[in-house]
Amino acid sequence: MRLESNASSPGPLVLSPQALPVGTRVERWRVERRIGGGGNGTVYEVRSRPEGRSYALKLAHAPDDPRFQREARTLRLLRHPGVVRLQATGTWRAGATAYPYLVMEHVRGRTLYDWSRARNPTARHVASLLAQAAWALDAAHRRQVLHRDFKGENLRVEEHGRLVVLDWGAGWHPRAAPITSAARLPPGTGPYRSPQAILWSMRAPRQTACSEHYPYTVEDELYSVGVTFYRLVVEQYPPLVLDKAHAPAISATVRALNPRVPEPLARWIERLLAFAPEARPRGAGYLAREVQHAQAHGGPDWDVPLFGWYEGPSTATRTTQEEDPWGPVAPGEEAALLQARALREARVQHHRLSRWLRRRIRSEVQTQPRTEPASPPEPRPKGRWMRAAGGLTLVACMAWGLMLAGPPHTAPAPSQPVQQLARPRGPTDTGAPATALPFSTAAPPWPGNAMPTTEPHARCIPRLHRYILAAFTAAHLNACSGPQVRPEPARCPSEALEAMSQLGLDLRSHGPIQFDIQQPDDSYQTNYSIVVSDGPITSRLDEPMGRLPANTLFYGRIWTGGEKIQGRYTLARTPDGSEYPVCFILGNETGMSKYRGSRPGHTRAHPWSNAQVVHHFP
Ligand SMILES: Nc1ncnc2c1ncn2[C@@H]1O[C@H](COP(=O)(O)OP(=O)(O)OP(=O)(O)O)[C@@H](O)[C@H]1O
Repeated sequence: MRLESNASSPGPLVLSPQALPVGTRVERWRVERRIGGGGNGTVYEVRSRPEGRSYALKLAHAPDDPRFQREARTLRLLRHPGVVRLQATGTWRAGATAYPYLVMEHVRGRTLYDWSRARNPTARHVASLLAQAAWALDAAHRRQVLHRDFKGENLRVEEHGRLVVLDWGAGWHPRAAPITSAARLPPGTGPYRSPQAILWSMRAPRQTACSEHYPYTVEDELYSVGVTFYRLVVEQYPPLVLDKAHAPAISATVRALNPRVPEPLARWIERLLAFAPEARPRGAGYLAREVQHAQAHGGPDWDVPLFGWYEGPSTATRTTQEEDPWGPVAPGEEAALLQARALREARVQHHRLSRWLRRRIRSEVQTQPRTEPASPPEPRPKGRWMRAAGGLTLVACMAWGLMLAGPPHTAPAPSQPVQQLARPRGPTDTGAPATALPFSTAAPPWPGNAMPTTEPHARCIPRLHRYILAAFTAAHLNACSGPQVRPEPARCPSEALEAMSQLGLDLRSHGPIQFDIQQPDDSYQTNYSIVVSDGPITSRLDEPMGRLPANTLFYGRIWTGGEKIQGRYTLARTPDGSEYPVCFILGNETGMSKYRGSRPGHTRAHPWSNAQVVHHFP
């Protein structure tokens, strides 16, 4: 619990909306417990007075947050058993400050991935959930509402198998008030974005005006359904394919990773993840009907649990083999409920997939912009020959870097090299004519996705500069870096310092990160280590830090040659697509511990770590 008070003039204590104590009255609602918190609000279980019924109350973190009114408007349009029901709205006053809140039905149960981990579903269960999710989206799409942040964390599954779609805060409909945001992609979560959205964001700075926003469609939403259910059945994110020619056979991959997934279910997931939007199902209702049909005709293989059961601690667990800063993990805790694959098998599988991904697929991670912090200026070589040699080396490095980056159509240039602190004010969508739901991305049909911003104007970095920066970065990161135990100390560039100060980050700021988003993020529960090697890394922030929300991605690089793993992050990308130059280190000043059994090029580490703000890379 956090209470805020003014130390210099002792006055009444002011409660923080993020930590209301049990018993707090929010108008006619009494707080029973905190359920969880997101980027914009904290959700409490409350009881109504005088009836005493249980509800979920989502309280805004920011005073007068307009997103809450927007979410309420969206929810009022929807009445469906698969969509969380809005009960009431109101404003909670803390001193002179007013925080909006929503009161919703209290959906019990667990989020989708947690539920799967606890219950070890069969294919029939999964198909039932897929159909329920599709019906809920179909109901929304019929009202011209798009969720835009569909993912397992926003789905709850109740005890008896009812699925409910939560968190419509990023939702859109023709009369939705515009979201104030600097981002040109709509709100959403990285791995759930469609190839079209990613490609658009990569090309946008070159091809479109700075004020344009990605026209999110039903097909984008269906793609995120595919990502969700792919992850549910194989416990990994699918490869992001940015080039139709390299699209892998998803259903074969699904069945290779988890042979217990029946072929028809794997094929539905494949269709949802089709590269071409027109190859995805014709709509959510169509998907729901077809999946129900397949489920009804499924044989006995549809009733087998999709995963092996947890077999208790083994020599593969950290409990008996490993020590790390997180301390020991209780062996076999909740073993009866824990669904897990055999640990060794899981490790082998996902390493195999990671290798395959790195070789075959140019994923978002591999094509993201990466910047190195500005190094202290090198002493200038004296004399004409020295200068000429230096120039030639730089050109060679750039050429080599460009070669490694590949041709533009397979490895597009970064969407925004670094500077995205300031954004243009986009057109508002109020008053835009209501349009039928689009099924093609060819003609951007919804001007309504434009999101005006209160932030200053963005700098669209000229194309040539972007190429040069990309080339130099690639050269610097890839071509010219010999084997290094740890990088040279470097100061944090001034634009990163400025960005971090605007984000409310200072030297005390640090937070938990999922170390490598290419590897499944349930590894903390299933208790195994991951293997990493020198080079680019993308980590995920697990809790909000300053103004960076949970699920912000950190892009950087790691060095594994020393006693500990060293890592630096120089770019943060929030779930709504905004990018900020930053300076974070992995772990602490000394780095991150390695696990025993590490060897050169094969460093084993904990799947979770910590990122910490620095003003100077040690
Ligand atoms: N109506 C509800 N009933 C039960 N739990 C809920 C309800 N609404 C939200 N929750 C839970 O509360 C937690 C926080 O929800 P919220 O929607 O604010 O966060 P989020 O989805 O993590 O964040 P963000 O809004 O930044 O995406 C989540 O665990 C969510 O499952």
